[in-house]
Parts: sequence; C-alpha cells; structure tokens
Amino acid sequence: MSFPKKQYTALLPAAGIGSRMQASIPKQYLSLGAKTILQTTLESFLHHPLIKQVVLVLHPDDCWYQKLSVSQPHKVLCLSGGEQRADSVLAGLAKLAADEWVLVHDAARPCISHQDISALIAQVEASQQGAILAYPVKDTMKRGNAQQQIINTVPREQLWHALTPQMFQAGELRDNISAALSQGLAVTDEASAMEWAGYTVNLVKGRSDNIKVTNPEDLALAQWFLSQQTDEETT
Ligand SMILES: Nc1ccn([C@@H]2O[C@H](COP(=O)(O)OP(=O)(O)OP(=O)(O)O)[C@@H](O)[C@H]2O)c(=O)n1
Ligand SMILES: C[C@](O)(CO)[C@H](O)COP(=O)(O)O
Repeated sequence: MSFPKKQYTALLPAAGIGSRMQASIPKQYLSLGAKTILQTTLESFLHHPLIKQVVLVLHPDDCWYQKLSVSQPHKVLCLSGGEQRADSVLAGLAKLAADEWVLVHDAARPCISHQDISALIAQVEASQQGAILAYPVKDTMKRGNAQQQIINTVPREQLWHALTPQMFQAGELRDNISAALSQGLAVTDEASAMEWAGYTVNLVKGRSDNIKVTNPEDLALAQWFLSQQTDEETT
C-alpha cells in the first residue's frame, strides 16, 4: 500500500513595489506572455503535487491581484504584507501552525521548476533540517570599495547564490526572523535569520534559470527561460 505523500504550504511574498524595475506597476504584475509574473509563479506552486495551499502576501494597497484569473483560487489565502520583505514573510507565517514546514518563495521568481521544488522538499524530509535552493558562483568574485575599486578577490569555491524557495518550520522561522530583526540584523532571506540563530541550513543545488526579476533586463530573460522549460517542469 502506498501512503499519500505529505503536502506543504508555500508562502509567496508578493507585497513589493518593484522600484528597481522602474515600471509603472509593481513588477509582479508585468506580463510574461499570456500571464503576469505573479500568476506564473503562483500556478507553478498550485500545480505542484506536494503543495496543498499558497499563502500569498500582497501589498496593503494591491488592486491588481483581484483582477487576475487564477486556477484553484480556493487554495490561495491572501493577506497584507509589511514594509520589508521580512515583515511580509512574518505576516504569512502568522497564519501557519508552528510545527508546519513551509516553503517561502519570491513571487518575483517565476521560472521556478517543479523538479527544484521537489528536490528541496526531498532534502528537508530526509534531513529534517531547513534548506534552500542555491546556485554555485561561477564568476571570479571581487569585493569593491565605495569608489568601485577592487579591494580584494573573494575565493569563490564555497560561494553560492541564495535562491528561493527556502524551507523551514514555521514556528522556528517566525521566532528567529523576529529575534534577528529586533537585534538589527538585515534579514534579506529566511536562511540568514536561521543561520544567525545557529541552525544548520542545507544548500540544494537548483537551476540557474530560477532568476529573480529585479531589473528591466530581467523580464525578457525570464520570458526566454520559461519558453525553454517543458510543461512538466512548471505546470
Ligand atoms: N515589503 C516587501 C518587499 C518585497 N516583497 C516581495 O519579496 C520578493 C523579493 O523582493 P524584491 O525582488 O526586492 O522585490 P521588490 O521589493 O518589489 O523590489 P525593489 O527592491 O526593486 O523595490 C518579491 O516577490 C517582493 O514582492 C514583499 O513581499 N514585501
Ligand atoms: C530572498 C532572496 O531572493 C534570496 O536571494 C533575496 O535575498 C531577496 O532580496 P531582495 O532585495 O528582497 O530582492
């Protein structure tokens, strides 16, 4: 007898204004062909067999989401985010049971693949420790000063780009993000708060096309990456 696989909640911070994108609307509502960035990301999670629901964190003044068509809207819980990404994540975490494992993923990363979501979940289930998708640095890395002059070359052998989703137990993540913020730590991703608290966080090598749409040139790149992905990788 095969037992049903455990299903998880995904938490999508989507409450940003996309200032670096320099667009007239928040970047998560820019189009990637027939769908917006937000719809593309959301659908990837709603169609993944191991995701049972999505907590979608929107800007308090968001007036775009309600106009979107979304498959399985009953699986989406919408709520308002906060000033920083970490505040929006905390708002979503407040809705989850403390012992629930949650995948936190930037809505601005629409190229996430099912294979990477599955790989992250498998790692966490095997280790019972938090983990993040990441990609090894492949360029020589330089540290620069305020005048954009090289200070030194940073050994890249152990450097990774932190991606999302990042998967942790909701209660521990909530407590450690709150504690790190109260100590003035810049919590730019979930792992930074967990590392700060002394937790082991595992790195799961993910696809390099799981980019965050941040600057104007990223939009066409994301659209091309998506055009190269096969259906079973994203829907
Ligand atoms: N207060 C915030 C800020 C960001 N985000 C979300 O966190 C993800 C990653 O953030 P980023 O790429 O920095 O998005 P923005 O903050 O919108 O971009 P910018 O910094 O250029 O304004 C995005 O899906 C964004 O919507 C959020 O939920 N709440
Ligand atoms: C969470 C993240 O995408 C991991 O690389 C990144 O830290 C988000 O940073 P941003 O400044 O909110 O875009």
